[in-house]
Amino acid sequence: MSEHEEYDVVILGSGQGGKQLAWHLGRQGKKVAVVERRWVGGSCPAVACLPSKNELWSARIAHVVRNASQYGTKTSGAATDMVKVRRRKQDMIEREIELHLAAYKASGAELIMGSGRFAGPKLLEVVLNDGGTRLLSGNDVVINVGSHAAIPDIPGLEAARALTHIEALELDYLPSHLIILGGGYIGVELAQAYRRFGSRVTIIEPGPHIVGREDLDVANEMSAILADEGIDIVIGAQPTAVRGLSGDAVSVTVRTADGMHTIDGSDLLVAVGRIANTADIGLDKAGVKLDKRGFIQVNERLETTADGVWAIGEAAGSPQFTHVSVDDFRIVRDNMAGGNRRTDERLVPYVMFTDPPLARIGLSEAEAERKGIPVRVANLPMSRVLRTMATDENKGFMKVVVSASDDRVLGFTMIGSEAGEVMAVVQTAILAGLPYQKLRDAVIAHLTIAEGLGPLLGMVPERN
Ligand SMILES: Cc1cc2nc3c(=O)[nH]c(=O)nc-3n(C[C@H](O)[C@H](O)[C@H](O)COP(=O)(O)OP(=O)(O)OC[C@H]3O[C@@H](n4cnc5c(N)ncnc54)[C@H](O)[C@@H]3O)c2cc1C
Ligand SMILES: NC(=O)c1ccc[n+]([C@@H]2O[C@H](COP(=O)([O-])OP(=O)(O)OC[C@H]3O[C@@H](n4cnc5c(N)ncnc54)[C@H](O)[C@@H]3O)[C@@H](O)[C@H]2O)c1
Repeated sequence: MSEHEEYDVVILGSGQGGKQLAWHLGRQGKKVAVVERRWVGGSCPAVACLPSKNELWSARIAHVVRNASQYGTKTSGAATDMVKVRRRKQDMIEREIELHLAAYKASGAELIMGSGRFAGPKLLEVVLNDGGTRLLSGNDVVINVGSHAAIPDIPGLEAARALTHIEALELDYLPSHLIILGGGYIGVELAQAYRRFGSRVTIIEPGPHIVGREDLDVANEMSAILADEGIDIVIGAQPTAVRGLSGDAVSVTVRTADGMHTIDGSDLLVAVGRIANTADIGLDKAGVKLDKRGFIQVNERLETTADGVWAIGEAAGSPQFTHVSVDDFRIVRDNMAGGNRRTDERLVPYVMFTDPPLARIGLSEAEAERKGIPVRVANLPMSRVLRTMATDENKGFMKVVVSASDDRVLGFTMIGSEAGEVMAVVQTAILAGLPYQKLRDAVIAHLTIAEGLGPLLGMVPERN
């Protein structure tokens, strides 16, 4: 074991918030180390957000080319070269790694490639990837170790060597029939991508509908869009057994309300949620407690149960998005400096990058109902947004939830082209506390998608 080295701050895991914190503190002249076992910039640029959006974009191009004749462009069909799709994605990752290494260098923060675990309070032992170990202590320690794909306990699943998102984004062949367990974020995004590349795709979802956290009308619209592209969706289906080998031939038996069914495919992807990377990192030695689901217990200031130890991102149970991990960084940065920023005061938007995308900020209609909040709701089909007359991108709708007792916008959901960008407009109005009429009466440029906000908000029922 090497000598114990002292740092101002040691960060375990180069996650999305942790690396920002390291660069910020490094630039301030603090002695900072980040311990990362595998991905220089954490999972988002290496195996999650950016690589998936990169491949989704390739799939969108295939879709546009396949449908080009609708817009007056003649093509002689579209075929996908998965080797090239993967290469393009890999090139982007390599550029990302260079950018990250340059940011570490410029900030003065030290990146240590190795696996870290607590050896005592605020003391980390690192098994270096290049051999040897180091012992690091920090005045403050920040845990940003992320999560990994959950693999459900289904007979035969382990032996089938199913893909997770990591392997799915590394495929250099096209599965003839990709079966996907889980109709959530990863399942739905990759289902559409692989369908557009040319695979047959089946989603198996045990819940009553896909995109389970959304209102039923939203889920039904997304299902219809996916079904229209030829994706099979089996809902209310609990997988009970898997046989065969992913990449060769694989079959999944499901229990549904009308009995047992078997679905045969070539490849199997598991996307049923995440497990925090908190096992085997010595948290008991550091006095850091976990909650019942295995996430690190933190308060609203992102302090763990151990003095001087903070946690951010997915491992801390924060909503599973990069922008949330980055906001966790801002909270820890300010609280370390004596401030008092909290996680419970923030509004978290998200976008599912299907085509068209699904975006939401604030309350859904069902959440308002569950919480007993009286609301007024308005819907506008995308076919009523003038821009879609020109683009034919007329699938989906906008939906707004407005308080019944005053005129605040409480939530906005949209499936439709540019949904994420339009949502940011509504987010700004919510943050500014604007009555919905201000946005309704704003002059919004013709012929944008955001122009649809005027007619949408014009349909909000009058307050009683
Ligand atoms: C396929 C996919 C697509 C996604 N797309 C989006 C998207 O479009 N938009 C969005 O906002 N979010 C998206 N997400 C979610 C997003 O990737 C995460 O929420 C985000 O990366 C935040 O993670 P984090 O900061 O908690 O940690 P991560 O970014 O996961 O980083 C944790 C790091 O800790 C390292 N680590 C773990 N244990 C140790 C240890 N003991 N020693 C050393 N290092 C360790 C890991 O190797 C990893 O690099 C996606 C996720 C997936 C899986
Ligand atoms: N665009 C984005 O921002 C984006 C993209 C991908 C992932 N993510 C993040 O990553 C997280 C994880 O994604 P995910 O898709 O793994 O999880 P998820 O929670 O979004 O969806 C998991 C789905 O799997 C289903 N399921 C549970 N057990 C199952 C089983 N045994 N068999 C079949 N289905 C089962 C659930 O009912 C649910 O619909 C997301 O919640 C999201 O926060 C974000």
